[in-house]
Parts: sequence; C-alpha cells; structure tokens
Amino acid sequence: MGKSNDDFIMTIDDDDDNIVIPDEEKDIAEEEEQDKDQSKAGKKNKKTNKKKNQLQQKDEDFDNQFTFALDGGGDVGPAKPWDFTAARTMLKNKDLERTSIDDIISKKRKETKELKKSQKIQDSKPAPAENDDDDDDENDDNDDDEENENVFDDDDDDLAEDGFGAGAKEEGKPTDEDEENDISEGDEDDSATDTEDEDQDDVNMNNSDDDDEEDDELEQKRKDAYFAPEEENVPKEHQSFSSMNLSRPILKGLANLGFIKPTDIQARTIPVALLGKDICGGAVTGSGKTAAFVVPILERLLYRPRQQASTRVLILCPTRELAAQVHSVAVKLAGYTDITFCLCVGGLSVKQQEADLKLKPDVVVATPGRLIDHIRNSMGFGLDQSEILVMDEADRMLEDGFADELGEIIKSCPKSRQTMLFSATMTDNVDQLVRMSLKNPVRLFVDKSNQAATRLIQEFVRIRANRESDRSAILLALCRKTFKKKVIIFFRSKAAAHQMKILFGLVGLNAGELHGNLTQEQRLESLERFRDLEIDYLMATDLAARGLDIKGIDTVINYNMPTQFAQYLHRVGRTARAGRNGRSVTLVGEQDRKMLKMAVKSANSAQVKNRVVPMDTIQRYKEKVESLSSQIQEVLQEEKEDRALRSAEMQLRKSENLLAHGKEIYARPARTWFQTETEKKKAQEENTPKEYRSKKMDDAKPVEKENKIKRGKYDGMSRHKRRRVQAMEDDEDYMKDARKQKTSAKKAKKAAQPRRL
Ligand SMILES: Nc1ncnc2c1ncn2[C@@H]1O[C@H](COP(=O)(O)OP(=O)(O)OP(=O)(O)O)[C@@H](O)[C@H]1O
Repeated sequence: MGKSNDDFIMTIDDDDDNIVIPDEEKDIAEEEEQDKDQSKAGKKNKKTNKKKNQLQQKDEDFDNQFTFALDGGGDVGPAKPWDFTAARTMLKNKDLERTSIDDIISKKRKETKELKKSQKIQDSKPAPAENDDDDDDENDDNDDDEENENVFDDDDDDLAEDGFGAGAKEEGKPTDEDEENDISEGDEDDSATDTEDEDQDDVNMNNSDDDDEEDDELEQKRKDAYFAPEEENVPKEHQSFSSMNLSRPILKGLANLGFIKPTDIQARTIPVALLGKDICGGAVTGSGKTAAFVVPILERLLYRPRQQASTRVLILCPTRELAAQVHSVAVKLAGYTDITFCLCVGGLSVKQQEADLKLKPDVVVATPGRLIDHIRNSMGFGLDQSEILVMDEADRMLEDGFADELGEIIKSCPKSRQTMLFSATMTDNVDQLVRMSLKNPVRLFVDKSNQAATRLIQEFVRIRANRESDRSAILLALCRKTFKKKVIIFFRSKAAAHQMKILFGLVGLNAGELHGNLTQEQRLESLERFRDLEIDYLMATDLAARGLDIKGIDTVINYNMPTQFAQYLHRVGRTARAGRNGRSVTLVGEQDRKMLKMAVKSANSAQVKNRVVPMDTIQRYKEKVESLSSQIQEVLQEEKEDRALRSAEMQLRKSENLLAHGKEIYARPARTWFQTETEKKKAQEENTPKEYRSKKMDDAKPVEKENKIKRGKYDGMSRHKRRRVQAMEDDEDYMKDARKQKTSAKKAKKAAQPRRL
C-alpha cells in the first residue's frame, strides 16, 4: 500500500522528540498552581513563567546549522528591528476616541460573575454537587481551568491514538485502516519503495508527464531566452558583507542590526543588484529578502548626485504594515548615511505625506493605492526620476486588486529603471514577469520553490465533514491547553477573527486582532502589543500573512486552511524565521484534502505531524462556547451601538467643520484617481475585467507596450472565479513540478543501475 503513514502519524515518542512546547513540559503540579486562579497572583506567575520560558527557549530553539547563525546571525539582531515610529507620526484623527472592545468584554465578564454570585446567594438550598459542577462549567473560569488539568492528560494520551482526526476514535469509525488508506494516497508519490502499486502509479504519471514534456520544453526555451544566465552575473559566493565591497556606513548599518553574515539570498542578490541588473528573487519566508534589496539600494544611493534632490527609489508592498516594516528596517540600515525616506501608505495622513514628498526623499516605500493618489494629486510629486523599482511580495502584486494599479505605477516610471521582484512564492513565469516589465532579469531562486522553512513543524488537526461546528471548540482547547503565547491565528474573514477575539476575551485569554475592519491606529497597536508580548494571541486575516517579521512567534494556527498553497506557505512562514524553530497547526476540513496533500508533499516527513484533540475535550469546550454565544452577541450589539454613536458624532463634527470652513474646503481641487468613478466602481465590483481594461487602455493613449495586460484566458471571469482559477493553475504547476522531479529522480535512478551486458 505504498508508503505507510507512520511517517505522518505523531506518536508520543515522536512528540517527545520533536515537539518542544515549554508549557507542556511543566510539572502538572505547577500547572495546577498556575491554572487554579487567574487572578493577580496567577497572572504574575504566568508572567514569570513566560519570561523563564522565553529565556530557556532562546537557547534551545535556535538552529545553529542555519546559514547565518554561525556568527550569531539570526539571534543577535535587536529585539525590535522595526517599529512604527514613522507611521505613528502620520496617524489621522489622533484625538478621536475609539471603541475599546476590551472594555466591553471585561464589562461583560464582570456582569456575568456578579450575576453568578448573586444567584448563589439567593439560592438558600445548597445545590446537589453534580448540578453545581455543571453550573460552574458554564460560567466559572476557575472550574474551567480545572477541566484543563484533565485535558492536559487527555491530550498527551491521545496525540497518537487516531490516525488522523479530532475525536475520530470516539465516533467509532472510520477504522484505522481507512485512515491509513486516506493518508497513504497522498504519501505514495514520495515513497522510495519499488512496490507494484507505485510502479502503476508511475505509469499513470508518466503518461501525463509525456503530455507535459513538450509544453515544458517550449516554456524552458522561452525562459532560457528571457533570463540572463545566472553564472555570468554572480561574481562569487560571499561569506561576509565586507567581501561585497560595501561602503563603511552600510556595513555599520548592518552591524547595528546584528547582521554579520549574509543569508544565501543576500549573498547572491547584493552583488547582482549592485550591477544594476533586473532581478527576480525567491527564497523561503524569513530568509532575509528585505535586506537583500535594501542593502544594494543604499549602496547605490551613496553615490547619487547631490545637487538636486529627487526620488530615485520606489519600494512597493501589498500591505500598509509590511510597508511600514520595510520602511523601518531600511531607515535603520541607512542609519549612518544621509539617505532620506518617506512612507506612503493608506490609513495615514495624506497631508503629512504630501509635505514629506515635497522634500523629494531618496526612497519612497508605498502601497500602490496611496502612491497613485499622490502621483495624481500631490503637486510636484512624480516618479519620472526613479531609477530603481522594487516589488516586495511581487506575486501578490500581480493578483487582482493590484494588477491595474501596478500598470498605472509602472507607466509612471522611466523605462530605463532597474526592477527587482521578490517573494517566497515567486514563480519564473515569463508572462507574469513581462507584465511586470522586467528586462532580461537574473533569476535568483535560492530554495526549492514552494517550500516552508526547514525548522517548521507542520501539524494538522482533522475536522470531519459532519463536525465542522467543532472548529471553535478545538481552537479554544488548543489555546487553553497547549499554545499559550506568541500565537498568531489566521481566519478567512474579518468577522470570524473579531468574534473569536471576543470569545477569547470572555474566557480570559489575552487576544488582539489584526484585520481590515480596524482603524490604522488599532492595526499598528495590535501588532506592537503582540510584538511586545502584551497580548498572547493575534487573530488575523490574510492581511498579516505576508512579510510581517515578528521575532519569536512560536505558533501559527490556521483556523481554516487557505485556498491557495502559496498563501498557506506565507501564513506558516510567520514562524520558524531566520533559522529558528516554529510550529504551525492547521485545522483541515474534508474540502482541504488537496491542500493538505500539497503541504505534506512539500515537507520532510519529520516536519509533518498529526494532532488529535480528544472528543470529550472538544465536547466540553463546545458546551463552553455555546454557553457564551449569547454574550458574544451582546458584546457585538453593544459595539454596534457604540459605533453608531461615534459615527453620529463624526457626522456632527463634519457638518460643523463644513459650516465653519465650507468655502475653503469647496475651493480645493477635487482629488482624482487613475480610473473614472464608474471604472473604479466597476473594478471594485470585480466584474468583467476585459471590458474595463480595454476601455482604460483606449483612454490612456499612448500606452506603453509594457503596460498592456494580456490576460485573454481570464477575460469575462469574476474576480473570485479568476482568482480561484489562477490558484488552481498555480497548484497544478506545483504538482507538475513535483511529478517532474519524481520522474527525473526515477530516470536518474534507473540510469545509475548497472546495465546488463
Ligand atoms: N544577515 C542577517 N543576519 C541575521 N539576521 C538577519 C539577516 N538578514 C535578515 N535577518 C533577520 O531575519 C529575519 C527575516 O528577514 P526578512 O523579514 O527580510 O525575511 P523575508 O525573507 O523577507 O521573509 P518573508 O518572505 O516572510 O517576507 C528578520 O528578523 C531579520 O532581522
């Protein structure tokens, strides 16, 4: 039956060997002590343990084999390599009070406790012990903690019992054999044994490989013609930054961040980028791509003519937070130079940015939307002097929502510029790169594409088809018992992230949130509080999936498996960064099987684990969640009312402002956008891109050839459909690659076998 699923199922021994979760290693007695009261003393205790664990873990979980750990690399940088100082100075509405969901939640908790107390007092007749327990289960945190003690034991026992599944054993089926079949299906392709089954499998695969081969050859020819040959352009392997001919101020900036030895992507990118070549770069998450493009930019800028200030470099990022982070790292690296920067992202004061742009900063770090706003509406700002264009998370930029904006930005840059693209999931698809207008780029792919970091343990918790309603209970159980700090949890929607934050708050877990429904101030604050260990859990949407670098995130939990494999890699890439250990836990539904297979296939078997949450634990937490559902609704309602009140206040202010300064306000020129209102609306409604695009192209004459977006095959599809199709194509490509690798390995193996005479 191909490969057994032993490699995949986590046994208790495996667990001991491979899983280092400090909280689980504590004495049960110590846990009892800590869990019994969550009052002040308990919290203090938790903090001390938290610190102890941090210190202990610092030494234990760092991978000394990692390329840039030899000199202390990943571990010696400052605790806060970035901050949001620049972003904070540009916050709008600083004086406006905002809703504090935490206040509403703690008020609700207090009310519940008081209600419970008064019920007990009123009840003159002592309740039978059993009822008392039930009552406490629903409302009392301390008793809930006692449940956890049992749960700790349960969890340890049950980790290996079921082949793959939450509480599958309790359901009585499927049998272990069924489980093995399911999992080995996915594993078979990786098996090294020469079983008949596998040979059959190979025959099937080879058929499709034959079909693919012709296409591949053509594609390969196109690539050979398009890309600059790498060997010619990479002068040599660099073991240190000083061997790269970098100037002293840059070396000092690097040392200041604790960067002593370049990472692989830095060693390969910096020399090529210094030659002014276009670059298409890919390396796993957390491998130092930011410095790989910032360092050569700074070095080149040191030699800029200084007579006349102009904006020479543009760095584009898909999210505001990532842009703020890149800006902050760049400013720190340039700490010993006179290079100037400006952060241009949505959600922050346009006026302040306009003022900064007037000074013609050397480098602008921006999100596309706000940048276009400035190109159109900020007097005197343009990109006609730009010499370098960088697109971080470039593959994301090519997706819908960005593609049109990108075309507009590229149109504003001179053709002679240097262009560099980076992403952990970068592809070398020629069509895409032509669209990004790269010229004869050097392809610098350091790691095997579509892989997670080597120090990442990927766990999966199965959610059976009829048990989808268990998700919140499972998440709560995992967080109460096992993953207690530095956990980022990804959700598909803002509403789900918000509701879970409320649920966590109601059970006394310290959680924050990061998604698009928050004000920019709240978003920055959440990230900083999470970075500074003030909150243990960050409930996030994919807004936080790419690029964010928070030192020491222990665990990434995917409440839902993302629908694209690349997105999965970016999410789990928030941990196990810069050579450190990390763990991801993904709740996998029946519909996610394909994605699960891809994750398993792309990892070493030692990296992949199965986690089982016992059925009785799930049941207990489910009851808890259900008992809190009305309170969640009340909190949401209160929040809604508060928001309505605030919005009314804002309207009032606005009207007062209009009355007082109406003339001045109406005299200002209206801000324009590169699309007409109708076009914008149309694009937002995500409909018929073909009509929209062709109209825009006709309007914008003369249009540079490079901006003509040829995407005939997606024409007429809705945005969602197109994204789905593109994601499926990406995934197909990945599977194709995997099959190809396997076939060539097999061919090589056969070729290596001694031939009969
Ligand atoms: N040469 C170096 N020595 C030590 N640490 C480094 C070095 N280069 C980068 N780092 C650290 O590695 C971490 C990851 O870097 P960075 O955020 O640039 O990764 P990335 O490859 O861009 O990740 P992602 O794909 O998630 O965006 C950061 O904390 C950074 O400070």
